[in-house]
Amino acid sequence: MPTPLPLVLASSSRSRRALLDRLHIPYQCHSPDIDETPRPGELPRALVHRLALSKAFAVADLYPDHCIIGSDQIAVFDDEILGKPHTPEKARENLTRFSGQRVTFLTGLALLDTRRQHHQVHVEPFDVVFRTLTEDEITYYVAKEQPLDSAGSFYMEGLGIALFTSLEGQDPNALVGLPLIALCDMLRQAGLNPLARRI
Ligand SMILES: Nc1nc2c(ncn2[C@@H]2O[C@H](COP(=O)(O)OP(=O)(O)OP(=O)(O)O)[C@@H](O)[C@H]2O)c(=O)[nH]1
Repeated sequence: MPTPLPLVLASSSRSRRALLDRLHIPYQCHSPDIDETPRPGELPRALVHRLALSKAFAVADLYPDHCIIGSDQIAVFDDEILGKPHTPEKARENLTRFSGQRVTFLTGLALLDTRRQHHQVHVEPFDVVFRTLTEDEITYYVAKEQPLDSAGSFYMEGLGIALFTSLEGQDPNALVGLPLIALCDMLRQAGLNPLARRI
């Protein structure tokens, strides 16, 4: 079995760091500085696939013999691609649109092995069904939790849970920002089994 390579998380997301910490594998963090603008006519799955891989490649030159994780997440609603709200007004607008609706979140995940020049990519959908929300509830929630750096304008692991009728998908961690079940599979294929003793 080849020697497992050191791990890098190409992300500035504190939520992704918290998720990766759960695997108890040592890693370094390096924020990728890429342009996340969708290309003209780019389909949602193709966008998150491309951006997850682009984030990993963005730091590849700095880590020649490593496994690098990149990820990107968008919300898809009414055939529109939605990213982070960045402002309370936009967060309230998003949640008003989501009220009573089903919203699909796509999370792209890439694992780049820069020694073997090999990469794995996975796109994981996760659906959120929202309650019918009142304007007061939306205003209260956005002021209380300020979910401005989350693609969905909520924090599922926080008070955001009060917004939902149901959550539907393979791995709720994908909604927070990393599909950990799929990541563990990728890591095992790269020789980094989270359940194996490390020297
Ligand atoms: N804590 C939390 N974060 C969420 C949730 N939903 C989405 N996010 C975060 O929303 C962000 C989606 O934006 P991205 O463009 O994929 O990632 P980013 O935050 O720019 O970070 P990079 O990995 O550096 O690109 C990620 O940081 C996710 O972790 C949630 O329910 N809870």
